[in-house]
Amino acid sequence: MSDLTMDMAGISDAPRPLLPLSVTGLRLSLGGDAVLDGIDLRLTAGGCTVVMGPNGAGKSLLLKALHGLLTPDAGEVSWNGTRAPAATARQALVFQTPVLLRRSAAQNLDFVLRARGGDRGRVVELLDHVGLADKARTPARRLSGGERQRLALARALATDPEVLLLDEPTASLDPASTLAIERIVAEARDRGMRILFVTHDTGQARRMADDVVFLHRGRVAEHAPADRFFPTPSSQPARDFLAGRIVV
Ligand SMILES: Nc1ncnc2c1ncn2[C@@H]1O[C@H](COP(=O)(O)OP(=O)(O)OP(=O)(O)O)[C@@H](O)[C@H]1O
Repeated sequence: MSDLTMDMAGISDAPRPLLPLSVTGLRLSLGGDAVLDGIDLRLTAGGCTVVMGPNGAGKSLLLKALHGLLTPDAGEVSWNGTRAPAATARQALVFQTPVLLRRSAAQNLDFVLRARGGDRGRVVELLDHVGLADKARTPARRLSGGERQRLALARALATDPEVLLLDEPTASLDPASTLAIERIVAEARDRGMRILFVTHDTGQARRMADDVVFLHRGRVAEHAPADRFFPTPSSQPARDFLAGRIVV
C-alpha cells in the first residue's frame, strides 16, 4: 500500500520519518575543483553523528548539501526517499556565525514560532531551556557570542526539527559556553532528535559522537562507531588527525 493510500485510509497521518539518510555518489565542484568527490554515506535513525576532518575537507559543504542548500553536480541525497530540498523544512541548520533578526531575543523566537504556526507561549520555555530567560528583552545584537549561539539553537529547536545540523556551533566559544551548547544538543538527541554535528575539536567529538564520519579532501575516509573510531581509526588521515599531525 502506498503512503498516500495509507493516509487516505486514515491508517497513518504522520509523515514518513526522514531517516535513514542515504547519500550516493555525491559530487560537487566549485571554482573548477571537486570539493565533494563521490560521497557515499548511510545514516540510520537516532543518535549524534559527528563529521570531522581537517580544514577544507568539505564538512560545511557536505552539511549544506544534506540540508538542500547546495545542488550537487552528481549523486543523490535521499532522506528516506525524499530528496534533499523537499526534506529541508523538517530540519534545522545552525551555522557557526548565526544570523539573527535585529530584534530582542524573545522576538527572534516569537518570529519563528509564528511563522511555523507554533505555540507562541513557548518563547519563555525555550529561552529558559537555553539559559537566556533573563535576556528576553535584550536585542540579539547585544548578546555575547555564546548567548547568540544559544539563541540560534533555541530558534532551531523552536521548529521541532527531526534532524538538527550544527556547523561548528561552538568554534569561538569559551569552555563553559561550549559545554552549555553540548548539553542542550545532547538533551535533544536523548529526546530522539537526529543530530549531525560538524567539529574539528577532537575532545568535543569524543564527548558528542555516537558515530564519526571522517572527511578528507572531499571524500569519506572513514565512517565508524565512536567507540571504534577513537581507539582504532582505520584510515591514515584519521590516524594522523587524532595524533595531532598535520593532515594535507
Ligand atoms: N564558494 C566556494 N567556491 C570555491 N571553493 C569553495 C567555496 N566554498 C568552499 N570552497 C572550498 O571547498 C573546500 C571545502 O570547504 P568547507 O567549507 O566545506 O571545508 P570545511 O571542512 O568545513 O573546513 P573548515 O574546517 O576550515 O571550516 C575548501 O577547500 C574550500 O576552499
